[in-house]
Amino acid sequence: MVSLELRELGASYGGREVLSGISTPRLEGGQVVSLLGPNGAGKSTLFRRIFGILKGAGEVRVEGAQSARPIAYMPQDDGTRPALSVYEAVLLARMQGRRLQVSVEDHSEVDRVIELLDMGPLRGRPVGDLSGGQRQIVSVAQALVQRPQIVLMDEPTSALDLSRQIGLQTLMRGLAREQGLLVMIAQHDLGHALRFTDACLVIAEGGLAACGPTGEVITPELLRDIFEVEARVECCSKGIPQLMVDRHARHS
Ligand SMILES: Nc1ncnc2c1ncn2[C@@H]1O[C@H](COP(=O)(O)OP(=O)(O)OP(=O)(O)O)[C@@H](O)[C@H]1O
Repeated sequence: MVSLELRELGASYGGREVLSGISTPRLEGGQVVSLLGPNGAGKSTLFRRIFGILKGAGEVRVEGAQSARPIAYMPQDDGTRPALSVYEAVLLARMQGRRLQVSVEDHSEVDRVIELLDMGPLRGRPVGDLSGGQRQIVSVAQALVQRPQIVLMDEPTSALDLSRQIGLQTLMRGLAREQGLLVMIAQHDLGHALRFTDACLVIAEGGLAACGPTGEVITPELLRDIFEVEARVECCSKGIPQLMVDRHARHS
């Protein structure tokens, strides 16, 4: 089983330190981990640092990797060329880091992911013609087609309708359970975090403010101190944890 551990991780932009001293326990495959924190806290920066496109202090320790590229990263803003068709965009993501000789397996992997994400009707459409939500699903496909063991998803449901938000969160949890993937999702929806993710990391003021099982970490105190809302978690009649927000912590 794959695992990821962060040791004293730091990151800077042009000499300005954004993150420092981020250490985690070993995060095992088979689970979904939320990355939470206010705007500008450093969630995307932490993903860039883990993925290796941003250098900095500390160590990203991956164990149990079965390939040279076990991590896939779905950024918040995808840089896909708009003229490519959806099929081509997903195929190109599949070919990352390899010479451009497309195999039968590459094509069937693209077909598999397109079917998995219900993207059949989009496959021939230019990426530039798609809606924001449709483009976001293409980005998910571009990450999954790489068959990663660890997938870092930066706000993957922010542009999706409610049905697709729930569908994608459910799908990712299923993939984690069935295939031993470690899924990390940066998100602002704490309700989704509570409902769908096993553990969470909370980033604030350039460091790790909390880390542990999501239901234990998201307390009224944390919601007030980090997210500036008076709120609590209650289970509904179906036993699903729900975030109940009473009011803003400062503006009444
Ligand atoms: N390319 C960059 N160059 C310089 N500073 C950057 C760059 N990208 C991000 N920052 C800064 O780093 C800090 C963390 O930004 P980051 O995008 O990681 O936050 P975030 O938690 O993902 O925010 P959000 O929830 O708004 O997406 C912010 O102060 C931001 O202004």
